[in-house]
Amino acid sequence: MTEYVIEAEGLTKRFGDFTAVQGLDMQIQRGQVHGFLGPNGSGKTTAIRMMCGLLDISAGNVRVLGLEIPEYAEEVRDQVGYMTQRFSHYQDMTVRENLMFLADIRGMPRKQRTARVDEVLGEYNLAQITGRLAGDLSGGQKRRLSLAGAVLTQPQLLMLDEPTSEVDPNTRRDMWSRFFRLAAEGTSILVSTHLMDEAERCHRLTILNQGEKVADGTTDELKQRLPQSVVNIHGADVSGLADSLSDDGQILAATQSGLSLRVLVDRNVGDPVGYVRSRVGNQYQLAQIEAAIEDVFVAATMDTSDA
Ligand SMILES: Nc1ncnc2c1ncn2[C@@H]1O[C@H](COP(=O)(O)OP(=O)(O)OP(=O)(O)O)[C@@H](O)[C@H]1O
Repeated sequence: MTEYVIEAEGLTKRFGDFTAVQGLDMQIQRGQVHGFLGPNGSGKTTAIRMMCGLLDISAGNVRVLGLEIPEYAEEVRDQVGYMTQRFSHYQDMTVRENLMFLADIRGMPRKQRTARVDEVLGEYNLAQITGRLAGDLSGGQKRRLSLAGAVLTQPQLLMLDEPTSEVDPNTRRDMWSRFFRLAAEGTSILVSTHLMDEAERCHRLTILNQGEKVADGTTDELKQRLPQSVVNIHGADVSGLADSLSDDGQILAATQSGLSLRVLVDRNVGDPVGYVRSRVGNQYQLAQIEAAIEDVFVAATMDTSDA
């Protein structure tokens, strides 16, 4: 068995003149939860669809579970559990019917189907609504059904495209516990997210910006490599400061959170707190704080808009 469940080199996707993913190198280790981050339109879904064997590759190579795409795209599609960003189940079939149908087309032996479907219905908190039409489910219930569908055949590799969008905080926490349980049992998971607390929990992260990889590594590595120091400004009225600080060549970003402002100051500045103090005056409390993945994300994806 290979150590990596996904090995992509120079993975590229062009739609006409537009390049959605450019030269992506990416490796995902077996048994890890690997987070995929990037602003809207940065190419995460496009990359996932190529790695699932669902979208033609314009250039580059990708091996999934040791299988080269496109030669073995069909085998990859059969072996990977893919949870799409958009709901892809049949709206006019019930929750149970959808899962039974999926078990059938996934080639699950008839004898196992009912037991396995019952199992995932229970695990994903769908047992109370097995007879409800998929089209009538709430957003969070649809996400749970999609996730149940992705894990139905117990694939070695899951690719989850924003699995927790629209789910409530308890379900979200529950889903992440499941991801880690699955990973501990040997399942590898690529999961895209816009939520920084989810990103913080991943074993490794890859960050895309405008189709290109701009950072990857463990969360600790990414924080250590951040080319800025983080200074927290606390005070009654920090809202007006963000704009006035943004015209500074040494300050990359200033982001407000409640009564605080997180300021990213170039590492070359020897005394970042003193530097920010010189810009804002004495009426605020200032402290240098540890970098968070949110800071890494902001620094890696500055000056970008939806492509
Ligand atoms: N079939 C297509 N034809 C043309 N452009 C496309 C097509 N599919 C995706 N794109 C474009 O490729 C870019 C990347 O889209 P993609 O959905 O991969 O981004 P994403 O990172 O998943 O975004 P989000 O976080 O909003 O889900 C976008 O600009 C999108 O409009």
